[in-house]
Amino acid sequence: MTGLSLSVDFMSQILKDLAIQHITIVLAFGILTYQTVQFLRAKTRPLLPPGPPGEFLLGHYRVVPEDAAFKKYAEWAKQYESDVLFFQTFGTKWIVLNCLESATELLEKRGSNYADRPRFVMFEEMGWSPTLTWLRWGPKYHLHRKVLQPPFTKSRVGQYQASQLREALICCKGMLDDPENWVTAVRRFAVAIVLKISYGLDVDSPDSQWIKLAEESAEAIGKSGAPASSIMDRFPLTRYLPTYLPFMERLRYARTWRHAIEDITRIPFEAAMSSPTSASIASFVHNRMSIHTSNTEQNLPNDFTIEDIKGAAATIVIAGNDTTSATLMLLVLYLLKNPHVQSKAHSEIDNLTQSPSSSRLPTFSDLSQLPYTNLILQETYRMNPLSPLGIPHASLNNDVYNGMFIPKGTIIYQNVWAMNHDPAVYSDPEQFIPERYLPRNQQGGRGEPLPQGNFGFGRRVCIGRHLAENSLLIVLAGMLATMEVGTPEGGEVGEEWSFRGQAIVLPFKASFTARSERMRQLLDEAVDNLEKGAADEA
Ligand code: HEM
Repeated sequence: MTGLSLSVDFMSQILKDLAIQHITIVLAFGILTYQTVQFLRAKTRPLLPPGPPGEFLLGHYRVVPEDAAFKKYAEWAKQYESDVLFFQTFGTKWIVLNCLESATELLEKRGSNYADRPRFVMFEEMGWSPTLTWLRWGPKYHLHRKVLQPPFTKSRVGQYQASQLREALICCKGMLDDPENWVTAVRRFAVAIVLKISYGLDVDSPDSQWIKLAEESAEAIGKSGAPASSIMDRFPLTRYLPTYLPFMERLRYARTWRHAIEDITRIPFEAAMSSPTSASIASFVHNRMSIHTSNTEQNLPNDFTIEDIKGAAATIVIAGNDTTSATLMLLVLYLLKNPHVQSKAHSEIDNLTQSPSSSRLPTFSDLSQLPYTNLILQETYRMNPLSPLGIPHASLNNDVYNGMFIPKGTIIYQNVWAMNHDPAVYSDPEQFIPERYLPRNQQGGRGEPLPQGNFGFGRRVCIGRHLAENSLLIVLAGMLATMEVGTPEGGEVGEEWSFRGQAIVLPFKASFTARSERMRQLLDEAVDNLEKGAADEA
């Protein structure tokens, strides 16, 4: 019996080895033919942007690091004295724009040519439904943008303020009540806002299943690498290779995490469908489903299918929760590390909310009178853009920029990190200095421009930027009014970063102390009242 199983193992190993050899030969032949055709074509066209040399057959596949690629691109931009850099591998071409000037010229002024996205093969493997963020330029994209953009315009995001204020207060109380698990309070805050908008669902406790679902999808996306940079994106046929091959780790990753994307698309949708909306504003899903049902009943066509509704609803939650919570974690980190900034911000908010006879919690109407607090948020964006290379666009036609040829179908990365850390624009770019944006004639002012590009460029610019800004400012104002953020007991913050794909700070330790008994009491009462109100509604 043992001998038989040994020989079966032996034969299957031989077959596996043969399969690997076979695949390798076919791949090498395909790549060689492709590279030869490319080489012959290249002789007759204008010059491509410069860049580091690629490797024989593989091009730049192994040249670009997976970790913190944005820093390497910034170095190359200096080395090759060009802010536009060119790379290619297996026929996929990409350029990286390392300064604001080229990003504005190409993605905004010539935006109609750069509004496409590459195909995200790895994300397809991760099981995404139709998602605005990844959709190629075309009718489906236009339909999704037309449906998703209007509720989030600057003039309309005000409709979500009550829910944002509520969640901001719950978040602040969560940080003070349970400082060890402050990250849960942050995640709860970010998830609760978009879950309500998208599905009309509430996050009712720190143990809510919705927080877990959101954490898993954030984990799946956050470490999946820069979008469109995996071997499957560069060479789509590799998605059919066995996952045990050593260079297929990103396919293994996609398959391992597929459940997280599928769950966050399916489970809240089903929950929303089984509970009628109780919100004063009907949720996105309830709204779209009622249009869908009414069309169906009247025998009218439905351009926006149920799959589209599911995909678009999940887009709001996925694109909107992780980005907001990751930025809030950065805000906590920068406040903790810059006590002088924090105390200046404390004074600013105290001027509004504290008087000798009374104290109160901040509200949305205070935000326009908190210029320094606003600059803290801007400086947080600048210090660490969450998508340091943006979400890639793609060109629809050939173009020439500053004498450099940009072929049709080129993927465009925007090195927002390099733009926001350019020492020619920002003095001491590694330092957290909110005053830098003030005019030179004001104390500490350096007259530097507000950061740009954190929410993307041109036609694909983030639809949720006003919503995100409101969420972040109201929770920041709440924190500043009620607590002091500091280093934890023992002084060990334990700060670590991940630069695979998104640039995020991983959970770290911090202390949260109420600034006064009075403010703590006000916060507790406000949250109690919210909970009573919710119980009465139910
Ligand atoms: C701090 C928070 C956020 C940051 C830093 C952020 C960043 C970005 C970036 C860099 C892009 C790519 C833009 C481009 O390709 O030029 C993007 C796109 C997008 N964002 Fe956000 N985002 C945030 C919050 C949100 C929120 C709250 C929502 C939900 C409403 C949202 C929904 C989207 C969608 C749907 C797209 C795709 C747009 C398209 O491809 O047409 N984002 N975001």
